[in-house]
Amino acid sequence: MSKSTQTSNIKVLCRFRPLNTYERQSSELIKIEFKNDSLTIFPTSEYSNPLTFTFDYIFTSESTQQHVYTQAAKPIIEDVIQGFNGTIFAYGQTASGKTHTMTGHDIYDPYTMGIIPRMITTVFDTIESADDNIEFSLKVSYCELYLEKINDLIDIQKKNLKIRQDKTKGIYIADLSEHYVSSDFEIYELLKIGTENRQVSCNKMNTRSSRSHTMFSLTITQNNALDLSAKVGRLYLVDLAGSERVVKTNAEGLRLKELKTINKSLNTLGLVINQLTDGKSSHIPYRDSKLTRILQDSLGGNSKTAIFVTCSPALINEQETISTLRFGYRAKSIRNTPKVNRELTMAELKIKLAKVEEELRRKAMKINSLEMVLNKNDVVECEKVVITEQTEESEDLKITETDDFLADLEEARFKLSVLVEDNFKYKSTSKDLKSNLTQLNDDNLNQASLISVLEMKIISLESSIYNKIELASKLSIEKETLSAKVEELQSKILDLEQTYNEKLVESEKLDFQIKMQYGDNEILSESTDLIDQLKAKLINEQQKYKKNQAEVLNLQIRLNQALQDMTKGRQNEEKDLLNRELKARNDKILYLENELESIIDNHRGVVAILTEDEETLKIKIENLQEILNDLTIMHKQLLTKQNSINIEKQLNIRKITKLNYKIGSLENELKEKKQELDIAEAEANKLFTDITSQSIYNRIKVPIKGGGGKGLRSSMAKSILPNPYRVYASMIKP
Ligand SMILES: Nc1ncnc2c1ncn2[C@@H]1O[C@H](COP(=O)(O)OP(=O)(O)OP(=O)(O)O)[C@@H](O)[C@H]1O
Repeated sequence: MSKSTQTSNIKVLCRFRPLNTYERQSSELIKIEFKNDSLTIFPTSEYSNPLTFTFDYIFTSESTQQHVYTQAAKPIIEDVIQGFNGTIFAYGQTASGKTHTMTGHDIYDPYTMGIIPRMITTVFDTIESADDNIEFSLKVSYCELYLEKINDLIDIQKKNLKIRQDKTKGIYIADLSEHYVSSDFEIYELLKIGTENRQVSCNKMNTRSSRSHTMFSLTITQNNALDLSAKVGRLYLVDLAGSERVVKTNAEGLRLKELKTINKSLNTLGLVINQLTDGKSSHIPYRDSKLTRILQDSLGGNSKTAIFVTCSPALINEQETISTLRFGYRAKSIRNTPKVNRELTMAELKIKLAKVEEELRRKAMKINSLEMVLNKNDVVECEKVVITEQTEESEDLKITETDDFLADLEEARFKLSVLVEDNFKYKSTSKDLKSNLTQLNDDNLNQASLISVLEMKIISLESSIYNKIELASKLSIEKETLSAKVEELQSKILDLEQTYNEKLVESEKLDFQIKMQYGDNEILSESTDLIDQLKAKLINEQQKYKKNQAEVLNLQIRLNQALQDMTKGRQNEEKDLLNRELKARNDKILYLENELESIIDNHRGVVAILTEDEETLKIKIENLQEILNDLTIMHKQLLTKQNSINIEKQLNIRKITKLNYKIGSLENELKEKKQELDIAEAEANKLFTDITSQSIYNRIKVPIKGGGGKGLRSSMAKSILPNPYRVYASMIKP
């Protein structure tokens, strides 16, 4: 490592942009006088005196991008190629032209491209013209500081990264992805990806206002194949978010939070610069914000630094422009101690070690001879010792040099051991990774078999569910049939009940008729009595008839006798009279006989009706009762069956719900497993991609040999197509 402790001032470049459309409509120009490296502002306030500021260079609104680059940025990249750390950052009000200066409107447009793409071109131009014994390797990283969180802009999965400090690396961002590149085209692509991923928003002054500070870094390592020396230059390109006055913006919510965070970090940057330049402060508050912590080496540390202060020329932004100029003016006096990051190669160390060993051998011999002189106490030899003492001073000087060298050697040895240790660690990490990969593969297989088992389970569950559903549908059909039957039976019962009721009504009617005809049973018994009476009367009448017959017979006999006794005339009269009397009596008998017969018939009919209807009704009622009983039993059975069906249905529903739940949980499990598998696969793929891609493109050094001015660059650029980052970009974009 070089022991050079030369200090140099930070370079401050001031750049004014032209008025933008909004300013042209609403504002005049600030009154400024430009004179070489200084400018004088005549503030509008009548009490303010003219303010003069001097910078390393002032770019007016007419300055081209190429001019800005050649004048201000090119020297820095040239230093970086020499092995220095270099930083360029842009500070200024929002929309003052920071991004325009750093990146430019279009990185592929030779007129509008900013200093970053131009620096990259210079690097590759240098490589092309470098000695072909020099081997270059380039790596790139790109991150942003948004709301006090550091996020990777290329590998956007990497968020909230931590700042670390290391003896050899200095301040760095842990876990930030670093991409080895072999052509300017690859760097442009990474730059493009990162720029697209940057946090921007629209404000009154800028439609794409950066809401984060970004840091693009390029590390250039060179190994000389001849003398085996090596040097490392690191370039940091920082595009700060623009300061904005809260009152001017009316910002709220997230925009206000962003604004406050940006202003806070820029204030800390101002404070750090103040304390670095006031010559009094012993403590510099780098740790007060992540921005100042990241920039620690660039401000007052090991770096060649240039700051662009970008300004608006519009009168409406006068205050902001003055405060930006004050910031730049103060920063101008910061002193850095840049040194070449050069490491001794093994060959150099070996040569130096041989020299030291030779030196030691020589010194040992001298000590021996001195000891011998002292032992002999020889005057002549003592004189020689005096001479030797005189030469010792120069020897001491040599020893001091040697001590320095030994310290260097010790440091180098230490570094070598660290490197060996690191190498060992990397090897074991790679071994771990490999075993992890195998483990992951095994896990994948296990997961796959688990998934197939789960799938089988799901299939069997699905079929059992299907069976259950079929059973449920069968049961529901059966239930419907049974319900129809029950309904049918119920309607039959109703019909029977109706018939029964009708019969009842009929029977009642009949009863009533009977009652009406014969009164009630008493009437019936009365009629029987009447019949008996009639019978008796009939018998009586029969008896009377018999008596009459006997009387008639007797009269006939008497008549015959009278006839025999009387004369013919008298006998006929008496005969006619007797005949008429006989006829009347015969008619009466016939009438009585008819009446008797009809009474008897009626009686028989009533008795028949009564006996017949009563029995039929009884039978019918009994039948109905039986049917009713049967139906009630059947109804009860049906109800029980329906209940059991309902219970079964409930059970089935519960079972189905359980099954659904089980299926759901199985599906979830499956999903989780699939997700796990996906993650595992993604990890495995990532690991695989990392391993393979590292080996091909971006994680392992891609040595680029110096072209020796042979103009190999165009063919080299062609050889990298198709570009892996196009694929990578499409993979990582959200
Ligand atoms: N020197 C210039 N010449 C021409 N146009 C410019 C110049 N500087 C800036 N602009 C234009 O002004 C607009 C704002 O510029 P830019 O985005 O670079 O501002 P910024 O300082 O980065 O803003 P913010 O802090 O809000 O991100 C852009 O459209 C840009 O092209």
